[in-house]
Amino acid sequence: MKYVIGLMSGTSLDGVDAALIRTDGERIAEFGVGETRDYGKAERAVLQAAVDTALAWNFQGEMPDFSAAAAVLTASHAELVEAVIAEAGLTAGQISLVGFHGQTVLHRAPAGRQQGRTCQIGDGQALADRLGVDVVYDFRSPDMAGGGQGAPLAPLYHAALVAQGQLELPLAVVNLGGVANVTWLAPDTDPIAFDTGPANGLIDAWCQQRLGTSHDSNGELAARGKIDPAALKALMKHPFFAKAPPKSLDRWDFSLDPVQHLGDADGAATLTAFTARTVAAAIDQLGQPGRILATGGGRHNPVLMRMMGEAMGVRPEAVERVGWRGDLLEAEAFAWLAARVAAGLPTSIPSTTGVSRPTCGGLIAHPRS
Ligand SMILES: Nc1ncnc2c1ncn2[C@@H]1O[C@H](COP(=O)(O)OP(=O)(O)OP(=O)(O)O)[C@@H](O)[C@H]1O
Ligand SMILES: CC(=O)N[C@H]1[C@@H]2OC[C@@H](O2)[C@@H](O)[C@@H]1O[C@H](C)C(=O)O
Repeated sequence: MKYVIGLMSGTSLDGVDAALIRTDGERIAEFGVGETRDYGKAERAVLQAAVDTALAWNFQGEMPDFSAAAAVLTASHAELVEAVIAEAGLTAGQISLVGFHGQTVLHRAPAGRQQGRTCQIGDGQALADRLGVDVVYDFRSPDMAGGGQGAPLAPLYHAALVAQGQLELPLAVVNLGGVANVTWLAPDTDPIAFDTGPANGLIDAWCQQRLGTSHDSNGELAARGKIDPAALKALMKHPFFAKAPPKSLDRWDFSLDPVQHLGDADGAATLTAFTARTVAAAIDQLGQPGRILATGGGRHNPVLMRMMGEAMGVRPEAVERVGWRGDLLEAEAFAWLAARVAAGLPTSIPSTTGVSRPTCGGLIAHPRS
């Protein structure tokens, strides 16, 4: 069992999470120190500018130069890893691997026979050099090269946690980040996973646009509003929902246009209902779970959790109820996935991403002395 640190900077651009675990890429022997480092205003602006540049590029023509943003991102990740190592009372020499997801700035799912493309910025080699530790990065490209969606990748980690905890099946894990994704676990079948639609991404954009705040803290704005049925219907018309899984999303695939005519609170209520109903519709396609576990920042939003319960007929429970760490789960996942890459084990399978065969994804950067 090795000490591995996983790093995740999610689509919300709110910060980077790091988690230390001890694992062989199969079992998790220890859940160690976890830390979050929020991005400062300047860092967030640099990352948002990289996302805007990527959206304008859209994989057409020459790749823009993301090196300045990648350097900022890599430095913030390195600082956090150093803090985690110190807090754990370890030295860098005791860490076998770092799993470095990077920042997704653009994601285009496969369309028909056309392979998908995804872009995570971050400099794996520079991180390995600075830390003196092997770094696994670029987790999504091999899956896409094999015809997969490149996402979601946390589902095999969810399955490992559920197996290790001997939790009763069927069970669904819903990740409520910028985008929402579900992992469906039932007896005697492979895990099924896909993105279900926006989670907090549109709500965050709405709050930024209307109030200049980063998110709807505790759903307070949505709680004061009324769901607008016509706007909700318009949101649900997006062609993504008619597609069968496997499927994945870019954080910016949806627009606020259908709610622009609404007041602040009604817009927030409608967008929150949109997330709740699209998660519920996805789970409904899969079966009736005994339990729905919610992870990611959206589980802190009581209005979203209530609306999900109403839409699904089963109240979602925060993953803390089964002893998992909802703010660190994705970082832990990328630590575990890094250990799998080092061991040559699959990080995605056909039922989680649509990849043609179980695939081990990621590149390993060794420190240059
Ligand atoms: N107390 C809260 N009330 C309401 N929403 C919250 C609260 N805390 C966090 N959130 C929401 O959670 C979001 C962050 O969630 P998380 O860190 O899981 O996203 P991410 O990892 O960036 O996304 P992804 O999983 O899509 O990559 C915030 O942007 C905010 O919308
Ligand atoms: C391309 C990309 O970065 N996708 C993220 C995003 O955020 C949530 C959802 O969309 C999921 O598909 C994925 O992240 C998680 C960590 C995953 O791969 O499991």
